[in-house]
Amino acid sequence: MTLPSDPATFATSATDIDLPSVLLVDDEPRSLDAMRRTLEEDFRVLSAGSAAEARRLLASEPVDVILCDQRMPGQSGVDFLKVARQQWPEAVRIVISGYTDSEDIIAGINDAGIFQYLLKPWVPDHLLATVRQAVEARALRHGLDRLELDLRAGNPALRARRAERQREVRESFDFQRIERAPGSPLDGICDLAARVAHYDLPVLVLGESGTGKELLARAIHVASPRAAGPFVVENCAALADTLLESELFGHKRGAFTGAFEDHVGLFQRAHGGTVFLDEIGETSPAFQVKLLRVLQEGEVRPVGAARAVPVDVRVVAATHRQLADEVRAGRFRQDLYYRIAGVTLQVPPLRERPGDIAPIAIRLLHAVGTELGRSGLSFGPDALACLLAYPWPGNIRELRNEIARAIALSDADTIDATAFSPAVLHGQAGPSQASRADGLPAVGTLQERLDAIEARLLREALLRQRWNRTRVADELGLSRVGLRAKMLRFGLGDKPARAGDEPADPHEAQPSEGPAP
Ligand SMILES: Nc1ncnc2c1ncn2[C@@H]1O[C@H](COP(=O)(O)OP(=O)(O)OP(=O)(O)O)[C@@H](O)[C@H]1O
Repeated sequence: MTLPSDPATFATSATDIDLPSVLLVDDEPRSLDAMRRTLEEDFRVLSAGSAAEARRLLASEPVDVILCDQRMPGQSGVDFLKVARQQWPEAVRIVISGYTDSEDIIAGINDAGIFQYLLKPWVPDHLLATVRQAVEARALRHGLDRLELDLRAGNPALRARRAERQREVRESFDFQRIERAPGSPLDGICDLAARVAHYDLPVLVLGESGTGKELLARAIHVASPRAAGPFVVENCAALADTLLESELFGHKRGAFTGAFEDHVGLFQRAHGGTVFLDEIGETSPAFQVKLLRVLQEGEVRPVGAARAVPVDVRVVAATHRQLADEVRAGRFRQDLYYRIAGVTLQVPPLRERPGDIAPIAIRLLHAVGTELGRSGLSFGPDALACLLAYPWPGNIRELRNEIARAIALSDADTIDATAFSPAVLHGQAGPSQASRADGLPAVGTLQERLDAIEARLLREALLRQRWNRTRVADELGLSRVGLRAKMLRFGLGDKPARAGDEPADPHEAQPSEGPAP
C-alpha cells in the first residue's frame, strides 16, 4: 500500500455521500492509513495531517465524528477538540492516545466534551464499534434536539416519551447503589468514577478488603458505554499461575494434563464488556508479563493455541496493597502498573468514614433480612450506637456478616445490641488491615488521619456518656454547638433516641432509617 507523501488531505475513499462521515486527524501517515482502512467500508472517511488542515476541512463540509490523535505538533488533540466543540458542536469528538497522556486528557474532558477516549494500540473491531457508537450518539442527540423543539411547541405525548428516556438513563446509573451518608468521602470517589466510566480508561481501585471495590467496579461498568456487555470477575489471588492463565486467557484441548476440552477464557467471554481483576497485586512476575502482553496487544493467545484472538475489554483492577509502593519495591512491574492505572480510585476503610456506618448498616439490615426471609426489621435503641463504636477492621463485609449473624440470633423484628458478637458489643476489634499497633490509621494524608482520630474519640465519648450531648461537650471541652457541628461532620448525628437519654433538642433533626433498598 502506498501512502500519500503529504498526509494532509487524502480525501475520502468511499463514494457514497449518504454514509456517516468521520474526520481522522493525525500527523502520522501510517496511523491515518490504518484507521482509514478500518473505517472506510462503513463510513465516509476524511483525513487531515494537522489541526490546521482539519479546521479547513470542517469549514468546508459537515462531519458527524472527529477522531483525533492526542499527540500532534503545534496543538494537542484535546486542545484542537476544544476549538472544534466551539465551532462545530454537532460533531461527536473522540481522542486517541497512548496511556501516558491520560492525565492531560482527563483534565480536558469537560472542556472538549469528549465522547470517548481510545487507547493505543487500538483494535480494529473496537475502533469500528466506538465510531459506530459515536454516530448513534450523534443521531440520538439530533433526535433529542428535534424532540426539544417539539416540546417547546407543547406536545404532551412527546414530553412523556422524553421523560421515559431520561428515566431509563437515570436507572442505569448505578452509583446510587453504593450506600453512603451525605457528604461522605465516597461522594468524590463516585463522582470521579462516574466521569471516567464513560471513557475507555483502565481504572485501578485501591482499598482494604471489604471496602466495596468490586461494587465500585460494577457501578463503573454499568455507567459505561459497555454496560450492555458482560462484567466478569477474577480473583487473581485465588489461583496458581498456570490456572489463572488458563482461566483468563483460555486453553486448547490437550494443552496440559487434564485439559480435556477447549476452554474459552474470561477475556474472550468479556468481549465488549469489562474484566474486573481483583487482587492484582498478588500476581507473580511471570503472570504480569503475560497480562501486560495481552493489554498491549489487545489479543489473547489461549494456552496451547497457535493463534491469538483479538479481544475488546476494559480492565478494572483492584488490590488491597498500595501498588505504587509495590512497584518501588520491585514486586510489581512498572509498565503493567501504568497500563492498568489510567485512573486510580482509593476507597477509604469504614473506620475513616464513620458517618457511612449507620446508612450502610440500615441498608444491609433490609437487604440481608429480605434474603433471609425476614423483612421489616429495624435496629433497637442501642444497636446503631454499638455498631458506630466498633472500628470494623474487615470493613463492610464484616459489617454484613455481623448483621446476618444478629438477624439469625434474634427472633424479634427489632435487632438489639445483645445480638451482636462479643467483640462488636464491647468495641474490641482485631488488628485492622492498615492500622498501627496503637490503633491509629497508617495511611492517608495528615488531615485524613487526624479526622479519623477525632471521629474515634468523639464516638467513644458519645458511647461512654450514653449520647448525652451536654456531658460529652463537657468532657471534651466543647460548646454544644461545637459538638453538634463535629457530630454532623463525622456523620454521628443520627443516633436513635433511647429511654433514659436526655430529651433530644427539639430543633435538631430526629434520626430516620432510610428507605429499604
Ligand atoms: N457502600 C456500600 N453499600 C452497601 N453495601 C456495600 C457497600 N460497599 C460494599 N458493600 C457490600 O460489602 C461487601 C464487600 O464489598 P466488595 O466485595 O465490593 O469489597 P472489596 O473491597 O471488593 O472486597 P475484597 O477486596 O475482599 O474482594 C459486598 O457484599 C458489597 O455488596
